[in-house]
Amino acid sequence: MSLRITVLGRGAWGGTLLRLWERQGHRLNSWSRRDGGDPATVLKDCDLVVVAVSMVGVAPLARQLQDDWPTDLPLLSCSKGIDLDTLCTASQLWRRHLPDVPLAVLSGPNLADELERGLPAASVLSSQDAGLARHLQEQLRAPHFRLYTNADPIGTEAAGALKNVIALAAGISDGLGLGANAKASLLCRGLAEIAVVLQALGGQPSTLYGLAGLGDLLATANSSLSRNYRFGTLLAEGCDEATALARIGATVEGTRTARATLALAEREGWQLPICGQVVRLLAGRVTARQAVQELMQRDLKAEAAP
Ligand SMILES: NC(=O)C1=CN([C@@H]2O[C@H](COP(=O)(O)OP(=O)(O)OC[C@H]3O[C@@H](n4cnc5c(N)ncnc54)[C@H](OP(=O)(O)O)[C@@H]3O)[C@@H](O)[C@H]2O)C=CC1
Ligand SMILES: O=C(CO)COP(=O)(O)O
Repeated sequence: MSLRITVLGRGAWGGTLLRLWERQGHRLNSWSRRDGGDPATVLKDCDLVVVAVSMVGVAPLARQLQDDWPTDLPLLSCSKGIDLDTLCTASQLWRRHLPDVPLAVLSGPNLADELERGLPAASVLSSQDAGLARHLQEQLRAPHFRLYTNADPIGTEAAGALKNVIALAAGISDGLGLGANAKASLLCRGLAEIAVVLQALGGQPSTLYGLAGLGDLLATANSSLSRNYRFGTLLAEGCDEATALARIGATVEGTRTARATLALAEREGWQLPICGQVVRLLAGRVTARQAVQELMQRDLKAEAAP
């Protein structure tokens, strides 16, 4: 069965998904901010809306569409991050504006360039509506895009958001030439910080070790295709945030997510030392080397403590 799919956001990820599903025989339509006009016009006559805009675009888009969204039209959210104004994930933002629509999340180790080249990848379709997750799994899979399901959208999104902060830190570590021991230690301690957020937001611990958690962390923290990783290497070279962002020239979700997560941590009393040092570095309060030194000189802890 072919679906009529509308993609909102034709950046790197939206464009890749659009071409992938078009090749699978689905009928695609799209809207992107650069097109101008009213995005509500593309909600008509479709079976699924896939949202692949940057996190910063989710809240305005949700506000714009809330009065025109048909209640039974499913939404698949692909944005990875924590919104700086509301401290919400993308699906939490969509839920505020569209409380009743069928909702699912797509997240996993999915560097757009690799999928575009036809290389194999897997991902997770997550929804509390098991029937919707299974339906989308069946419809949206492709020979080189294997889909799994889970019932933990918040855990899946928390993992997908936070891995960008740790991937950014991994870029700093590699950019400074700190070696394999430092990188492995950083990823392990980073995973512990992701666990704190994921569990506090109500996610399931098993999601941390799945495709959207450890899977995406490994892909993003080890590939120069990742914009967050590359951004980290630029910080290590001494670039400030604005210069590094200009050199990447595309979405780098880790910066706003780091700030939003730290705000959550301060409100809730969580310990997130790596995330904290990333924010201090972005604010120009420490150099990359000082941030590493401060992490190494923290009070000694049991491994289970963050
Ligand atoms: N690239 C990847 O490998 C993957 C990315 N993702 C996630 O997908 C999301 C999009 O990333 P990606 O496509 O790579 O980023 P790009 O920078 O390539 O594109 C950003 C997209 O967001 C849109 N956008 C930005 N701000 C707004 C706004 N205020 N209102 C409406 N639309 C806006 C842009 O519209 P326009 O260009 O028309 O102005 C464009 O469609 C991110 O959350 C990212 O983490 C998830 C998996 C893989
Ligand atoms: O989320 C991604 C891969 O899964 C894309 O990572 P970047 O946004 O760092 O390029």
